[in-house]
Formats: sequence, structure tokens, C-alpha cells
Amino acid sequence: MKIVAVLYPGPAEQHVDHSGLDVLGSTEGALGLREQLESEGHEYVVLSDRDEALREHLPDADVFITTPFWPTYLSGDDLRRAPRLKLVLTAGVGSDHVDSDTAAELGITVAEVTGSNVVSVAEHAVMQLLTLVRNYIPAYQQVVDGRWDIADIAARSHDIEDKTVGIIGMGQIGQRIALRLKGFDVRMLYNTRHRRSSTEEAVFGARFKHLDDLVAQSDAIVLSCPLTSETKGMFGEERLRSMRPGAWLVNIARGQIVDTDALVRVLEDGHLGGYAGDVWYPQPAPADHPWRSMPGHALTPHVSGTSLEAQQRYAAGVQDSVRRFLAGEPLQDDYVVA
Ligand SMILES: NC(=O)C1=CN([C@@H]2O[C@H](COP(=O)(O)OP(=O)(O)OC[C@H]3O[C@@H](n4cnc5c(N)ncnc54)[C@H](O)[C@@H]3O)[C@@H](O)[C@H]2O)C=CC1
Repeated sequence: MKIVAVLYPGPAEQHVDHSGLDVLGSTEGALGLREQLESEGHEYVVLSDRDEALREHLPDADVFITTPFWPTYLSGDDLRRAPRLKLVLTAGVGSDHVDSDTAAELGITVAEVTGSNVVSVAEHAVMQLLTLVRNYIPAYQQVVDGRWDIADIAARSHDIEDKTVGIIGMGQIGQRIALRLKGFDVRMLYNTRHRRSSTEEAVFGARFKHLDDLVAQSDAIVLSCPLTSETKGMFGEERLRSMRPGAWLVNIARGQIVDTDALVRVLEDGHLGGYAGDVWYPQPAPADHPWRSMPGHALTPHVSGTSLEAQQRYAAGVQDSVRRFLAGEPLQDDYVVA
């Protein structure tokens, strides 16, 4: 079998991390699959060049592994050019980079590693929220710049206590965000496709709201829903402007849920207090892209589900799926997307 993995390049510099955990999500770590596959006589191609992967290796691949952190977009046409392809695996969660309708039509299984990096993302979401609310990045920049202007930082710094936080998408990640936020004494609202039971609501400490009400009533909103045709562009200009003036938006889901150009406008004219998370722009962003000049109180970066612990979990999930596939066993049920 030919198994192809497209992963992000290994670290430019070697870091000493005392945990002893490897960067399994990179081309160097190769998801810990190399030994197993090569000892069994399979061909395992690992590369970071996405164009090369699609052009040279997809056409005769049996299994194609991608990761949302370095997404290789697989269109219907790409999938049709791969007659041997049986399985597309996502090392992580969120397979919106794969045309899953066409995959289903062609009998190709699309699977991910459900739950693998949810702790990493939930912790990151809370951090991003606090980073915005406390105006942390400009304060850090002051230290780096050797300045000491407390009023400049204090003028945008708030307590999160007593604020209303709305969570959109109360799944594996949203629930963990809610549980972590409980300790901050916030009022929590949520919206999700299927309302949770009253017992679950009590455990999460969150009240269900219609989307428009949640948006209008929240001081901060966290997006933790998948990118689907329904959520794509969900936060266009009108919805962004229906957020409270000065509100913060954290998007740990996908950049395309928010209209980037509209977001630039609401940040530039000060309607929103700040944005943290994924943004949808050409990579790397051109030098004159508005993001490149956004101040730190308005925009904080996004690399959320990538902790070393998360990488061990999604690598283990990919290893399990590949092993099952090669043994002709069904994949774990809740991993299968299409
Ligand atoms: N930033 C990162 O590193 C990562 C981001 N993600 C993103 O987070 C998303 C959520 O991940 P999980 O919580 O593990 O998935 P999940 O499937 O457990 O939960 C998703 C939740 O979103 C809700 N939802 C779906 N459509 C909705 C809509 N139109 N409006 C409101 N709620 C809606 C669902 O009802 C479900 O409760 C993934 O699909 C992925 O895009 C996931 C992992 C890592």
C-alpha cells in the first residue's frame, strides 16, 4: 500500500522540551508511523509540499493523511484523480478541507481523530479570551520595547468576572471551554444545533440562547462550531455589527466562519474590542494585508490544537486507523466523517 502524509515542516531550530514528547505532527515526527509501515513493506511518503503531494503522490495513493494545521485542500477533482484512494485521514479534528460529498460518492472514507486535541483547543480559547480582555499582548510589547506606560495598557484592560460569554458550538471543545470558564464567575450563554439537557446545562453553567440573542447579549463570543455550508460566513458585517460595542470575538474553529474583510472594518473602526483566532487569508499573508498592521489589542494569533500532548493523541488515533484499515477492520465509529 502507498500511504502519503502531508504535514507541516519540522522545527527550524531544535528545542529542548523536558517532557520528552516529540513533535509527531511534523514531517520529522511523521505521526510515529514510519517504523510500523516500513517494517510491513508499505511505502510511506511524508512531505510538506502540498502541490507536490497532490501532483506526484495522490494519483497512486491508497491512504492520504492531512492535518488541519497545514491543510491540503482535496477538491472533488483531486479525489477523482486518485483511483486507488480508499481512506483520507485527518490528523486532528475538522475535515472541512476535504470535499466529503464527493468522497462519499466515490466510496472513499474520510475520518479524523475525534476528541484528540480538544483540551489543547479549550485551554487555548480561554487563554485567547483572557489575552484580549486583559490587553495582554500590548503589555508584553511594552516590556519588549522598554516602555512603562501603565495607563496606556489599563485603558483597555478589563476583568472577565461578571461578563457575559457566549459559546457557539457546544460540542467536545465548547463544553470544555465552558467548564474551564466556570471558575472565572462569568455569565455563560450557548448556542448549538441540539440543545443540551438541563442536567448538562447545569454542569456547564450555560444557558441556551437563540443565535441572535446570544450575539446581542454577549460581551465576548467564542466560536467552536465546525465550518459547514451553514456556518461559512456566519459572522458577516451585519452580525459583527450586532455584537455589543467593544465586544471580543474568539474563533478557535475556522477562519471562513467570519468574513475577513468585514472583520477588518469592525476592528479598524473600533466596533469590536478585539479578535483572536483563525483568519482566512492567502498564506503567507501579503505584506500589505491589513492583518500585518493590526495592533495587538485587536488581533492575537491562532495555533490552538497543537500542544505536544495533543499531537501524541492524534498520532495515536491515526496509527490506530491506519492499522485497522490495513487489517481490513472497521475504523472507530466516531472518527468517520464521510
Ligand atoms: N483550532 C484548532 O486547532 C482546532 C479547531 N477545531 C475546530 O473546532 C470544531 C469543533 O470541534 P469539536 O468541538 O471537537 O466538534 P464537535 O463535533 O464535538 O462539536 C461541534 C458542535 O458545533 C455544533 N454546531 C454545528 N453546527 C452549528 C451551527 N450552525 N450553529 C451552532 N452550533 C453548531 C454542533 O451541534 C456540535 O455541538 C471542529 O469542527 C474544527 O473546525 C477542532 C480541533 C482543533
